[in-house]
Amino acid sequence: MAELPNLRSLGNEKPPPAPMWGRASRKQPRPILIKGSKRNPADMSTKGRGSPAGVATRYFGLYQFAKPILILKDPDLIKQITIKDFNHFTDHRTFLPDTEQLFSKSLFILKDKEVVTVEMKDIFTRYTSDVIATTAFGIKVDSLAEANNEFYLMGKDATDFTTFSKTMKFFAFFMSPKISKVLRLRLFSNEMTNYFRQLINDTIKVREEKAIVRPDMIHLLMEARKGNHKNDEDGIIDTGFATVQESDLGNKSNIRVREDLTNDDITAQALIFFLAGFDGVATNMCFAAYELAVNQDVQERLREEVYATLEECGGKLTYESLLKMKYMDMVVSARPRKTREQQFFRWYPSLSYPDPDRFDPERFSDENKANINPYTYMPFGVGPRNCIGSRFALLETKIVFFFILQHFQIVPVEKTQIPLKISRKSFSMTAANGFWFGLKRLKN
Ligand code: HEM
Repeated sequence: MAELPNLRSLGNEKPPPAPMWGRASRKQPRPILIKGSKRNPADMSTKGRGSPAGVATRYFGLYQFAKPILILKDPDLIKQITIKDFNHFTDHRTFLPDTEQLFSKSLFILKDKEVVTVEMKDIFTRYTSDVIATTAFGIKVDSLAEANNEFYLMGKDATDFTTFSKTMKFFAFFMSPKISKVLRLRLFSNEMTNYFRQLINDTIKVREEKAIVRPDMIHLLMEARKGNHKNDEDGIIDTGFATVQESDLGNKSNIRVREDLTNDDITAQALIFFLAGFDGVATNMCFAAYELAVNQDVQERLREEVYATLEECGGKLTYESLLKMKYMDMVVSARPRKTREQQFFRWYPSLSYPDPDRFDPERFSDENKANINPYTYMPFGVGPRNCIGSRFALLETKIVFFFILQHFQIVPVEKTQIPLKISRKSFSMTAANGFWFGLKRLKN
């Protein structure tokens, strides 16, 4: 027995009129039919429920005193509601008063929470790890479903610079690479490097043996090794304001066949994704989530663009339609200055335009962005040694917010720290008390 749900999910526009149970109803009981029901009338008795003889009902309604109740009869509907559409029918009926304190805490009474509180850094690092797994290492991993999968744990360990020993080693490398070499200091364990090396070796072997082609970085590097790789010179579309133009060095005339590219070289390139694109991209997403949580007007406007884009592309997001989203680009371009990694690389400020701490997507509107001096806005660096992953990082950021905003509202909760406090313990930029937000499921 289920409490009367929103019947739209059953494909029926009108709620069924209800026969009586308990108090007298003013409505006349009428048979309830679902379009296309081809059930054998003999399978389901409708007797005594207000249906004419011989007409099968898949469900019917009644009143339990003032409460409308829906009774399901069709096993397929029961399966649909209890299993497939569980997300819409999560709760048991409430019949114990709140005063029954112990019972009201029991599993039976537990209600689907409107808002779930999540630590977004954990969620985003799992997401960026899965993205690296598929694009750089050529394997499929689901780190949200399999929380302790080896790939994620290895990557997390490799990029965890919160431990004292790693922080000290990092400083040692910075202060004196020569002494670090003499002392044979290493940031990455043998176990970790061997794990990734083995992964790449196995993948390349299987692909060569079975002639598997998968559009990912391993494929591109294997092609480069055969001298088949071509640079994308045509058809490059605008990938967003913040992206940097990769250097031309290595393109065109000076391209050469890299048959000397070893499996270890390929592993090293894949590992770059971990070092540069795992924690950093996730952190960037966390700061963006924070800004969206505390600037609900920006979030709402972005969600409207998400819905409009979905409508435009018939419900299935495409690469081109994602990149056409102007407001999305404005929001992800408006990176808070806190995420200034490149001071670490090159010692110049990444954002030095006026009032850089103010989160203001309007700065990046078509009318305003021309006013930005390019050398005051360098989230991905400048010159030939700029970031090779800017398109990649922005793309995965846009994708994640597209789908989050389609289904959820990001809201501040009790644990959200406003304003955010930056951790002093970690070498890499992160929030002192985590990035806690509420995700409120939208009814769409
Ligand atoms: C939000 C994410 C990211 C930010 C903010 C970022 C930022 C930067 C910055 C500031 C530099 C130094 C540029 C310079 O010295 O002028 C850099 C270099 C680099 N980044 Fe990124 N990056 C991000 C994501 C990625 C990703 C996903 C990859 C993976 C492919 C990546 C790969 C690299 C590499 C390989 C370099 C060194 C390039 C060279 O020395 O030629 N980055 N990045």
